[in-house]
Amino acid sequence: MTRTVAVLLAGGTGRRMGADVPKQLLDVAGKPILAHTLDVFTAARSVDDIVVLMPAEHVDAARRIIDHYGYSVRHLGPGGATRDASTRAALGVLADEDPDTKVLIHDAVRPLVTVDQVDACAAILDRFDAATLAVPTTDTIVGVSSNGDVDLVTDLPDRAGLRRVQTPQAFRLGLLARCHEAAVTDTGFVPTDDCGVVRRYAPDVPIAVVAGSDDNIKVTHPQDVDLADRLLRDRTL
Ligand SMILES: Nc1ccn([C@@H]2O[C@H](COP(=O)(O)OP(=O)(O)OP(=O)(O)O)[C@@H](O)[C@H]2O)c(=O)n1
Ligand SMILES: C[C@](O)(CO)[C@H](O)COP(=O)(O)O
Repeated sequence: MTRTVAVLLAGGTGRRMGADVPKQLLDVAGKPILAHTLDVFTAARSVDDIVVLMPAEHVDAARRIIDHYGYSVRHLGPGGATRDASTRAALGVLADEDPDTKVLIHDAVRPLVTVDQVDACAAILDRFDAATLAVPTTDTIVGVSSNGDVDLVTDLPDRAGLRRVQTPQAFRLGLLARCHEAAVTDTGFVPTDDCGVVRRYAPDVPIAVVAGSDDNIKVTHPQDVDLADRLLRDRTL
């Protein structure tokens, strides 16, 4: 039976949040954001193992959270200096696994992901080797280019064909590892997500879209904390 490993990327420092600790450690709706996210992945029937990456100096804090709530975590360790380096740290942990293993890469600071979304991302890998959660955009999106002190609109893509990408992103382990291995020496390439890495190094591999939700916010800026608090208090797993 193919196993499914969830990778919770929590290796960031939360520069945009500007808090004293990385935002994944902030208490929101009664417990740390990391704990809310672990609740979801612990409840998801499709998930066999959980891997958590933290900034090296905050691994102990995450260990205390995991022990306090009694989560079963296969590996907790340091991530990397960038998001993609943290993904690669996880891939190092999984180096001896079957290449068919399903890997769900998730921003630990998206605590409002649902169990059904996690399970749907794992399930779609029975039909595709790569997938991402995404939502339609209700705003019009434009392309711009800089014209000195002001940006000018240069492109108006049809928004029916656009999606806002969320996580989890789901991949067969062999595919993801191969693409990240190629990306590591590509110094000019700064990926913002793992789908970007796969798209660049395996452009022929279709990436399926799984329906996300507007509630699945990435807690990024200080104003996101109140919204996350409200949404987390209202949710049932
Ligand atoms: N070196 C890094 C950088 C980011 N992440 C994780 O990737 C997700 C991306 O969210 P983001 O908002 O970019 O997190 P930060 O990098 O912490 O935020 P900022 O960019 O504001 O510093 C987060 O769960 C974050 O912890 C990671 O695992 N390792
Ligand atoms: C992975 C991601 O959450 C998809 O929307 C996003 O690209 C992360 O961006 P960030 O700037 O690293 O927060």
